Amino acid sequence: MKVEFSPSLMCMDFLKMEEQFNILNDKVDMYHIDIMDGHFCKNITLSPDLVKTFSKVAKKPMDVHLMTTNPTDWIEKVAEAGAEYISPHAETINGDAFRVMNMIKSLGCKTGVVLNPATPLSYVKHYLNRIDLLTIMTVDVGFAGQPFIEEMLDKIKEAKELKEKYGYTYKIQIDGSCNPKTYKRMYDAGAEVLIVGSSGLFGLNEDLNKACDQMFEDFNRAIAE
Ligand SMILES: O=C(CO)[C@@H](O)[C@H](O)[C@H](O)COP(=O)(O)O
Ligand SMILES: [Co+2]
Repeated sequence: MKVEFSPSLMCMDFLKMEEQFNILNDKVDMYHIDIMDGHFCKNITLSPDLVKTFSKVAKKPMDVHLMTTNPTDWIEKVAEAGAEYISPHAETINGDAFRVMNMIKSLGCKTGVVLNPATPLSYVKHYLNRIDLLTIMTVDVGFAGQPFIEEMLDKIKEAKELKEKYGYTYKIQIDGSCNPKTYKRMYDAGAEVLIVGSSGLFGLNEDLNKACDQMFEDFNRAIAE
């Protein structure tokens, strides 16, 4: 099974933004963009305006991870800015999940949903059939560089089992601490897209070309073990 890589852009070096996109465009499959509102989680990171700036240089689809209490305030803005996937948190859309999924589709985007580590998969079971990208958080939201929560491996396995059993079409994406220490366990459990941030990519080498080569080497070595 081919695994896709999606760099988490909040971890990039913003002093070298365009240069970093030029390197990543040929090597990775997607881009992951964290938008936080300082309310749903205790941090503030990227923004719809930055998604628009990224769209001028990004040659791979952008997935926007909305860590915001009111995702419907942001969905149109990030769609206009060029997002291909829009991924709100399940915890923020329980009252209007079906309307939100329809809204994302009507804007021409693909539907995503993200689960906090403490949220079970059963919480989204009634709309799993409408989702293109299912993101399982393996750290609590808000920050890069946190330790992997290994209890999440069972959730990844369950997502894979349900996908096979019911023929769902979502991709299983993992967000948080995807790196050489976790690649094999995530891969064996059923991960299909790995979000690589500080520990898997940007923190490996000052030279992003070398960091990328190292990331693929690390992954291939890990899964061959
Ligand atoms: O949504 C988030 C955090 O709320 C993530 O996308 C992080 O940007 C990513 O986890 C960083 O990667 P690591 O530092 O964990 O390797
Ligand atoms: Co994220």
